[in-house]
Amino acid sequence: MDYFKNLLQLLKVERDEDRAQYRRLTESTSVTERRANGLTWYPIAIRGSELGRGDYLTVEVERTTHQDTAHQFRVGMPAVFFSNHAPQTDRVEGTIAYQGGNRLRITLLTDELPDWSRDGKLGVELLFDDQSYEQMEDALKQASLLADKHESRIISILAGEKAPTFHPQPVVPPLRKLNESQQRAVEAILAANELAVVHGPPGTGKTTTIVQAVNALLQQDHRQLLVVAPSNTAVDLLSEKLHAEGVRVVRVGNPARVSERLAALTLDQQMADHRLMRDIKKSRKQANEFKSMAHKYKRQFGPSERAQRKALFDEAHRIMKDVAQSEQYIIEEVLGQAQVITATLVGSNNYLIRDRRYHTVVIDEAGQALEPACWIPILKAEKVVLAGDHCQLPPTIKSAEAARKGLSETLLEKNVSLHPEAVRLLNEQYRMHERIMGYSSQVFYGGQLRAHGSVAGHTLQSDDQPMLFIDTAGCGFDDQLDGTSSINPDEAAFLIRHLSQTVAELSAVYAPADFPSIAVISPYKQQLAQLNQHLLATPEVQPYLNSISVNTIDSFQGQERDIVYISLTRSNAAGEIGFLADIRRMNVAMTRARKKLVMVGDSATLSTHSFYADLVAYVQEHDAYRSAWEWL
Ligand SMILES: Nc1ncnc2c1ncn2[C@@H]1O[C@H](COP(=O)(O)OP(=O)(O)OP(=O)(O)O)[C@@H](O)[C@H]1O
Repeated sequence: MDYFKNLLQLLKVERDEDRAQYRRLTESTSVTERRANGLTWYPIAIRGSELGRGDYLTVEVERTTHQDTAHQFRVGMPAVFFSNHAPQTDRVEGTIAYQGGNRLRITLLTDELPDWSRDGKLGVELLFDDQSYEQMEDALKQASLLADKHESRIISILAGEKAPTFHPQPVVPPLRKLNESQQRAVEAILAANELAVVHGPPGTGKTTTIVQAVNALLQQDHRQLLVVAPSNTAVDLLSEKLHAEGVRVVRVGNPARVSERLAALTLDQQMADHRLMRDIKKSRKQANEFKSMAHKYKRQFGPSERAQRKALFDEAHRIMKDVAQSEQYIIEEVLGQAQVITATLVGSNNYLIRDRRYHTVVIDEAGQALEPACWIPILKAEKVVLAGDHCQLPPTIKSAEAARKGLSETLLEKNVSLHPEAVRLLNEQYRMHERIMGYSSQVFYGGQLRAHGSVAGHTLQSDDQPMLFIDTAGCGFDDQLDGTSSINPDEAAFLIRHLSQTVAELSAVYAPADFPSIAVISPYKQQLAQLNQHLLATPEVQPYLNSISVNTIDSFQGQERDIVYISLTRSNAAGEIGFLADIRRMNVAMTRARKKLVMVGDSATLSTHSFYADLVAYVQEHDAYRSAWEWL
């Protein structure tokens, strides 16, 4: 089918660009530069190691210098453990199993620490993730074959050739905890034969809805479900919430976060807790003893020693074969008893579960999922539930060409337009003051969003303004280019001064323990450096730094704070607004705030785009417009 051939082509372009970018970052031969690029930890110290399933050694390491250098290590990425004495030969490949603070664990493709690891100069470096691309390509090829044979209804529907069908609405008693739109969404999920879409704008309880829907599906037919999301963090959250509702969950893959509750849900931990595991441990120990006894025979030995040595090795191998078999039995039992298996999109092809089939797969955060990755779990099911918000930011695409030709368009977005009858909008949000929500609702959600009574009027202080747009037009705060990123030093200085006044006012009202949480966000990475610099140079805010986070809009997607300051940064005579022109970015930015949103920007520059011109009109209408001159 052309649909999949086209996707395959786009994915190839993306893979090539991704690899090229990776090469540019790593081609430098100096470990110092690669470390600065965030791809290498060097030097590191070994803090521990243990043998795990399949006799792979997991090594825990800590970086001992350059601890503040930003890095790109994430759970699940392929990496290499190396010695800088001979980096070409002294190296073992593996996978990042855990990352937190300055420690990480890497599972190596070996069962013992190499000798060279005792001589220092050790490091860990990320490898290009070819495997994920291969999994995605395989899925697309398989989908293409099935589509050509017209063998799969779900494929024809998702690719827009057929319409989804629904069975007569089952009677669902109102579910505890759900509002009306959430209840309608669960009903649609139950009634769908192939496809249901939950459109969840910010703060509308998408996760809550999915958890209840999973429960209802389990009651409907008791069939095991696959629940997936693009990121480990989202999978962790879902796993915990499902567990809290009494669902038997097995989390496959490595959690991004360490918590005991979450660890208890992982396949590894559930295997470790299995009654047969004690026997396995004993057998493993026995096999290791046989192996080390065999190793004790020295080089010059006669036929009888040789025979003994061989017997010991044979026995060790036999035991290890039994161990592998028992482990397989345990895996099947643990997985078989699960009501829900959770994993990332690519993780749903983890070798332990890759051949499993499910009636229904639920894809959360589908608005941030690369379409080819979605096809990996979809091919394992007959029915798909997509949940997410296509009005927020899509996944990042590295290749501008692939993005332009459609790779940044998500399966969620496509199916919202293809099959509106399958879509249910969650229309009640539990985060924002209604004034903060209003403009986003008007532009992105057809004016249908409502604020729940508990948040509709909440403010920091009784007479506080929940929203402000502070206009810097005419102040001469011009933006500049810093490398490839825009910055606006004057705007940053102004914003932090305003923030410090807000903090001073609030410190008179709030005790330090329940001080409101604050985010300062900007579309531009380099602008963050400006903001941080002023923040650190302002004595009044120092006691509150723990409550203040500074980051890009993109990295804040999915989070919320009581107070959000947006540094819009762009201010120039040409009216250039760069990637503020992707208004979904601004939707994300504005909807992070619970009680107070302060936008600082130049209306003259921004209003070249109708979204911002209308925003200025909205704030004027609600007495939320101020000129920066008031504070100058
Ligand atoms: N029916 C409901 N009644 C009361 N509170 C609710 C309801 N549904 C959701 N909430 C509350 O709204 C908040 C957001 O819920 P949840 O975590 O499910 O949202 P989400 O949609 O996944 O989040 P996001 O908007 O970041 O995607 C939570 O604090 C939750 O307790």
